Amino acid sequence: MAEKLQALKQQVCSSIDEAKDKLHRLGDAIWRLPELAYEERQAHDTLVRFFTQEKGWTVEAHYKLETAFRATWGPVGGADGESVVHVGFLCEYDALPAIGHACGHNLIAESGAAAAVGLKAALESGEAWPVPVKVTVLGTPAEEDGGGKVDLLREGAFEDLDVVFMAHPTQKNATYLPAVAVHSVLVKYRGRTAHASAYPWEGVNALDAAVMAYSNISVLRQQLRPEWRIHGIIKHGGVKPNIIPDYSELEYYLRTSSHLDLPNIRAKAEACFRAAAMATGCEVELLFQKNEFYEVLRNRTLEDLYEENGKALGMKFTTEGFSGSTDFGNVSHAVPGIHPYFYIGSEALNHTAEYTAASGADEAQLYTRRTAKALAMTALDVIFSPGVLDKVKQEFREAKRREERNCKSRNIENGDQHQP
Ligand SMILES: NCCCC(=O)N[C@@H](CCCN)C(=O)O
Repeated sequence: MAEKLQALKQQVCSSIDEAKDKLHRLGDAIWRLPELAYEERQAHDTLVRFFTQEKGWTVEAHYKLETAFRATWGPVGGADGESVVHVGFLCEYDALPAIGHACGHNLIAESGAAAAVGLKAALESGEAWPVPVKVTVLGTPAEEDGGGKVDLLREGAFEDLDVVFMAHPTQKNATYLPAVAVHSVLVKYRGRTAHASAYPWEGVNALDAAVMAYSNISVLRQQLRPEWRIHGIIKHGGVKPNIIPDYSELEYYLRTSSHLDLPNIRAKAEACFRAAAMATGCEVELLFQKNEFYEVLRNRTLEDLYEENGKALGMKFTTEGFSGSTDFGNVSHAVPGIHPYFYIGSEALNHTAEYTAASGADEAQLYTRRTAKALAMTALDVIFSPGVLDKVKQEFREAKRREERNCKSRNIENGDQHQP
């Protein structure tokens, strides 16, 4: 069995390399037309067309969301009565305002598609295998803003998957980097205009409220846990210096190491926003994003297999680096999975114009294909190595039980303490 698995892994690699031109065209088409969260219509169409043109995939466009899709192959093979092993690969393809694909989501889409195509080709090339296998590619929009994976989870899109894989471009290869929970909020202040020189006392200043809110949050930071973050911008602060602003708007991201702490940081931030309204006489409206993102629930069994496969392909791994948030975190609390990071040939930092250039550069292609190979090889380990899938699921169950215990102890804690 070990020799067969090794042969299949080699087949994955050669299949992905054989497909390199069409995979490059796929990723490049997405990179050239950056689209924002929930507006990724061209990227959706490009990916749907790609899988429609590939033989054997059942493709569902506009899958539960306008710009989501699902492509499935199988179940194929295996003996009657054996339960299906269903692996999923996720594609992201939303860009950032003004700076395009500065987080390399075009390469997330390309690597997810490449891994799925490579796995299918390997399975089709070899002899029969012991268990029926199903491969699903899920196009999951709006990671940067809104959280398409959370919407898809709510709609049951992940229900019958055994494991999920995706990978995210950054400065180094890492099987895991701390991804924290996040919830975003839009804050709107409404006051009253007046001539700022002739009779300022008649105005109610919404910009003052925004500035006070910003300052309240800035001092709150001293009392936050070191791994928590609150950061934001003033999106609107007035139109003319001699018109007291009657409207201001801020957007904030609230981040905690566990999603169980989001209610705590939300309450602290809300107190800051409401205090600014009270002090200025403004009305305040708080609009929390419909989806909060969870921290990633790790699966070290999958991480270790991915690292072993990556090292066999020449990857060097780090444990240092990038700590943002991702809606993959919510997925990892529902299905065992990994969200590793990969080097793309550039030291540029994510969310910069330099990274936009790097994610569209030819040099990124070799690293993207290598990552896709490692993802598909890890899927083969899950399918063919006896006991691996059971170990993955056992670890997931234990992590969920720990989380339930944490949740109960926090509820007891919060019940006893005065809410902030
Ligand atoms: N997955 C790596 C981080 C990608 C990223 O930058 N995500 C955003 C998500 C913001 C959600 N409101 C982030 O700022 O962490």
